[in-house]
Amino acid sequence: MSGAQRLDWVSRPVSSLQGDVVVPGDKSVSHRSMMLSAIAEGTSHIRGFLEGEDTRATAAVLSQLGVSIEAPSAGERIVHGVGLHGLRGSDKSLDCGNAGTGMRLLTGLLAGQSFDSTLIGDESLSKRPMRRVTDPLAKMGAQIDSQDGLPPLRVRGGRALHGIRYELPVASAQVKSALLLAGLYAEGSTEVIEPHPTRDYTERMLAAFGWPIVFSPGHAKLEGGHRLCATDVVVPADFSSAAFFLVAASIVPGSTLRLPAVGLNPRRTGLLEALQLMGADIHVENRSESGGEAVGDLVVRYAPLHGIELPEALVPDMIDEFPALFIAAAVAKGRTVIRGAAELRVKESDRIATMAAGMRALGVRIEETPDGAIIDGGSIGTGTVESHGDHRIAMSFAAAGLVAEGEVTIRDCANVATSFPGFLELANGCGFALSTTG
Ligand SMILES: O=C(O)C1=C[C@@H](OP(=O)(O)O)[C@@H](O)[C@H](O)C1
Ligand SMILES: C=C(OP(=O)(O)O)C(=O)O
Repeated sequence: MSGAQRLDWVSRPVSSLQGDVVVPGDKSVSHRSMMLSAIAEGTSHIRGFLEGEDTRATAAVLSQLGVSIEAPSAGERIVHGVGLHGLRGSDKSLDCGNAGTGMRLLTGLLAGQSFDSTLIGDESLSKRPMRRVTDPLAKMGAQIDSQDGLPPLRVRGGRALHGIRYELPVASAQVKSALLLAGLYAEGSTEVIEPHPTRDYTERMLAAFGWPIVFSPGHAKLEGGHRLCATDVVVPADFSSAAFFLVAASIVPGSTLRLPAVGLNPRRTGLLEALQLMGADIHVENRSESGGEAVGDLVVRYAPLHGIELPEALVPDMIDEFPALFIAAAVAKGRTVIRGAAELRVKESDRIATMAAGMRALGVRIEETPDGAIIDGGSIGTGTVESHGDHRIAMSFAAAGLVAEGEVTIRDCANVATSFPGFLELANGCGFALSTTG
């Protein structure tokens, strides 16, 4: 995967950002659309599929398991579903690349198959905790072997699964989704209760594919023994990718950007609220619905930001947007306090530590806490930061460079292709001064 190849970026200060920025398809929706189409009966047409390494890895795993997938054009997939019991085992390992979502959801899906599978990932994914899915799946009757709860995961087939009622210890859409996917193959009902509601794409998409499911924020319940019927999926633009541009235009004086047709599922838009609390000028135009999801154009104009105490209730709704928020806080007047975000420590990198180290290297005053950070806004200096191969860290520091005192060099940016292929070109198209080195 891209992590093997070293790529550094240099981001330079600019005078303003202008224009329309069309960000690629949503990563969460793309993973799920591929998985459900694969085990549905009939042919599903996916439009807006994210051409990122994470979601392509999921598609590659499913073709390895015998699903025929056509890619007539970029962002388009025609998936010939094999039905709930039509996947075929593979002798080779199934490579999820950098994708926590891919590995955790596929673990749930594969726990109900008749064959054994081995799921592997890249260096970063191989360090991410999997007991959060393997423990509850074991309660459902699955057998998944690993060393110390880390990938590779050996998922044993031929187990009779039974439904459980599970209260998630940590808010996680990935864990919830893994259990619901295993629940398709289980006898009886599978019920998931979350401490805070998380993104509900799995629930909504299961319903769209015709599986009876009851769900409300923080709760989902389904029974095994039904069938999925192929359907067409339109993937909205990814709010998490839009996030870098929301922050960038908010901090560069004189900027105005329009981000058309971005997915606005309320479980994803916490950053919008957080930035508005900080004084950002962002509004939504042309609200509509696409593929059952709320979408709208985001219009963002520069506005002076001030620090806030981030309401903890927003954390799950912006779990991937913290690196971007940290940059907004570094520029804002006064102090920003972030709490209740310990999950950031087990993402593609430890995002609290990685952001704190990078911001300190640029002269920003930041204190790390176990579950967040305290950031005293002011100016951003010049220097070199390590992204630790974490796509969201790399793109966040690219935004920081726009208002830095000089150049910001960002090391190890190849993994941006996991979630946002074409970021560099899109960013430069609206006024970033971002170049590659090496
Ligand atoms: O379900 C999903 O698609 C995702 C859930 C979140 O992870 P957690 O479930 O670990 O919070 C998020 O960080 C990830 O990028 C995508
Ligand atoms: C955490 C992320 O993804 P994943 O868990 O799928 O690797 C992310 O995209 O920020």
